Amino acid sequence: MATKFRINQLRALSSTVFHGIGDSSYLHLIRAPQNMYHIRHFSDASSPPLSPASYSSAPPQNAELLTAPRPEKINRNASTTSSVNQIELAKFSAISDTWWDSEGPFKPLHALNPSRVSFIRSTLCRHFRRDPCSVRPFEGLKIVDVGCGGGILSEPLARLGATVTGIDIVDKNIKIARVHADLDPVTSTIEYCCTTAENLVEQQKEFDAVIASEVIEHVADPAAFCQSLAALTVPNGATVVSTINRSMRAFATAIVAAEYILHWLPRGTHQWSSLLTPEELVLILQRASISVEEMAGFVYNPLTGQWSLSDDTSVNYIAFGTKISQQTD
Ligand SMILES: C[S@@+](CC[C@H](N)C(=O)[O-])C[C@H]1O[C@@H](n2cnc3c(N)ncnc32)[C@H](O)[C@@H]1O
Ligand SMILES: [Mg+2]
Repeated sequence: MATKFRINQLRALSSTVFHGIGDSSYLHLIRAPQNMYHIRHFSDASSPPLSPASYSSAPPQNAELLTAPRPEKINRNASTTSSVNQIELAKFSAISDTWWDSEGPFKPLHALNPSRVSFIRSTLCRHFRRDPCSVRPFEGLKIVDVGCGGGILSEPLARLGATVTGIDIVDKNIKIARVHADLDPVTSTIEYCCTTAENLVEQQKEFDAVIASEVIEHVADPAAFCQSLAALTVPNGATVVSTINRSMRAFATAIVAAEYILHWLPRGTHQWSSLLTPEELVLILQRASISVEEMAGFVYNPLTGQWSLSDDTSVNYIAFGTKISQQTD
C-alpha cells in the first residue's frame, strides 16, 4: 500500500530509482528536476509498486537499525535528555568561539550555507505556498533551528522573514549566537535558548517548520530525536534534516579527507557508526510521523571551493518532510 500519492505525476517526467529497505517498507525515490529526489513510501512489501527486480538487490547497510523496534512515544510530561551525547557536546564547546570565523573549524558549514538555505527556501515556499521571489517569503512562519550552534543557519532564516527560535544544548554556542545576531536589527529578533528539542516538547511548543541541520549525527538517540522534532512540528508542518551519509565515499571525504588530510574539522568530529543513510533517516522520520517528500545531496567542487545542490546523496544530504496529521476518532 502506498502511503503517499501526492507526487504521482512526477513519475511520468522522471527516471525512477527503487530501494528495498528491510522486510516491510520500500522507498521509491523519483529523480526530479532541480537536482532533487521525490520520495514515496510503500509500507506493504507484498505489493511493491513495480516488479521486485526493480529493487536494489543489496541488503540494507544497517539491517539492525531498519528492523529495530519503534521508539517509545515522547512523554510530554517526562523529563528526558535522550538526545544529549556529552562527548559530542564537549567537542562543540571546545571550539565555540570560532563559530563566525569562516576560515575556522566551521568553514564547511559556512560554505554549505547558501546551498542548504536554497533547499530550505524552495521546499518551504512550495509547501507553505509562498512566493519564492519575495524578499521575505517566510514572513509569519515560526521556525525552530534545533542545534543552532552559533546561528549560521538561523540568521539567514530570520532574514527571509521567519520568526526564528534557535536552540542548542551548549550554552557558549547560544551566547555567541546571541552576540552575533544582535549586530543586525533583522537578526536580533531571533530568540536563542540553551535547551534541547525534548525540553521544548515538554513545554508543548510547536513550530510551522523544524530544522535540524548537521545535528542528528551528534545526538545520542537519533530515533528519539526525530520523535522530538516531529512533536515540535505542527500537523502538516515541515521538518528538515541534513546530515552525512554512512557511505564509503563519506568515510573517505567527510572523515578521512576533511579531518585527517585537509584539517577542515578537528579529528574525531564525526563517528562513522553514528552516521545514517538516507534510507534509514527516511524510515526513522516516517516512524515519527514525518513523511519525507524531497531530498537533495550537496556536492563540493574543489576547484571553486563551493558546495551546490545535487542528486548525489552519497556524502552530504538534506531531507524535507511533512508532519502527517493524526486521524482522530
Ligand atoms: C555541527 S553543529 C551544527 C550547527 C548548526 N545547525 C549549523 O549547521 O550551522 C551541531 C550542533 O548541535 C548541537 N547539539 C548536539 N546535540 C544536541 C542536542 N541534543 N540538543 C541541542 N543541540 C545539540 C551542538 O552543540 C552543535 O552546536
Ligand atoms: Mg556534523
